[in-house]
Amino acid sequence: MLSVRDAEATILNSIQPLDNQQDIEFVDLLMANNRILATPVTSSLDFPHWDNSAMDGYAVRYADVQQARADKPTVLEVVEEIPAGYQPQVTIKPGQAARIFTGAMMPAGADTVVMQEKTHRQENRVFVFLAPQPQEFVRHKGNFYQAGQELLPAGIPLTAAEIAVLAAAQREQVSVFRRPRVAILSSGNELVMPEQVLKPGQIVDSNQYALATLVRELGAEVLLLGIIKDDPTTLKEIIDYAIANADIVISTGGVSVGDYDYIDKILASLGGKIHFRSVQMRPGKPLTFATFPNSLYFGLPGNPVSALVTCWRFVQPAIKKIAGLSQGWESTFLKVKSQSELQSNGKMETYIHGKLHLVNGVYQFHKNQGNDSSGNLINLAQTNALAMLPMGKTLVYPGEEVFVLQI
Ligand SMILES: Nc1nc2c(c(=O)[nH]1)N[C@H]1C(S)=C(S)[C@@H](COP(=O)(O)OP(=O)(O)OC[C@H]3O[C@@H](n4cnc5c(N)ncnc54)[C@H](O)[C@@H]3O)O[C@H]1N2
Ligand code: MOO
Ligand SMILES: [Mg+2]
Repeated sequence: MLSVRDAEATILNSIQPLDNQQDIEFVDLLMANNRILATPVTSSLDFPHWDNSAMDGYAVRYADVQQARADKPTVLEVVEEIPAGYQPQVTIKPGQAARIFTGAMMPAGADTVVMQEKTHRQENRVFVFLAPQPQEFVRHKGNFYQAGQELLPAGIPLTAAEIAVLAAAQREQVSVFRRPRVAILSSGNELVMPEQVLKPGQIVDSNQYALATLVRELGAEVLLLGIIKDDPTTLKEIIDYAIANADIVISTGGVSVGDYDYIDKILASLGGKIHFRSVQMRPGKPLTFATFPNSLYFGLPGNPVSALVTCWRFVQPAIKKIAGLSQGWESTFLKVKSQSELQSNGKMETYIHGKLHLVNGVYQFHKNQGNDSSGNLINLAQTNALAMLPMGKTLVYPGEEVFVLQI
């Protein structure tokens, strides 16, 4: 049986990310939130676009004011007023200054700004009480960014800061990777939709809801294929359709050793390359991963906790990688103190669902209180982290440090 680490490596190594030529679309800037940039962005503008003032005050020639002191102020003639958005008309000559405001263009001749608080104004004269540093409070053209250099690299998610940068670079639209398409299906004769009256033996297909929600949160497009009976012919037809229409297919159920567990055989009969059928992990031991020429297949276990935990651990990084992110797709673990006692049989890498709390700025992990059977969906609610006990580790004492996967 494969270790979790090897299973993760197998999955990530078999992923061909979306193509930066074919798999792109152009979206308006305000619709680009959380999309992934497909093409590096450059700008033909310098930032700042021109020398400008960082303060409300006076634009001066440094040479004029370098001797200024509180008891011996320098007096300058104010020859122009320059608000932001105005192009200065006058060149500042020795003995002169311009009234200037934050963000306004520096006038020719001036090289330094004296902040208002260090001056006193009397009609067209300004008294400067303190010698500034040379070039103080001037934001120089091109100091933040020079035209033609890379402004944003491809493969990054677009959030508020990047979208502001794109707006400043006058991009109305941006080229992003299309959303990966993820097909989701649930297999099982016992499954019904939430609105149906339950007959004996039936349960609601909650996995479909869990997975669709998680996949959408990850920015992918969901193709919901619904509930499929444990009938090999129907299952094969639907899976064939799914692999032809999605980048990733996720099914739940039917991957263990029961008489109605058909998924692996169907994948093989459709020509899929089955990389593994189980992982040394609890929950989630029965887990099938297969590849087809244009899609990946995750056969997740049916138990609701196992389905979500394996999706967090394996499908989440796969979606991030396929989506075009240039880095940061792997699962990341934080080392935190566990407040609960955590147990494992030591034979499998064990994932225990719970919550990370911030206490005085430090994270603590608390195991969820209820029964932690992999069939108990109810105890999953409000989970935001999974504590991981490596193989061989049977007990974590309260107060002991543990690695936690933040989800
Ligand atoms: N003899 C063995 N039996 C089982 C083993 C084993 O190693 N040997 N492994 C157990 C483990 S661990 C798991 S996990 C499950 C995996 O089973 P399957 O993936 O084949 O899933 P099913 O048999 O179809 O269902 C299992 C369980 O989950 C419920 N389920 C299924 N689909 C959904 C859904 N969409 N929404 C909510 N709940 C669902 C289903 O009713 C079953 O209770 O196998 C163990 N058995
Ligand atoms: O591993 Mo199963 O996935 O424990 O219930
Ligand atoms: Mg089964």
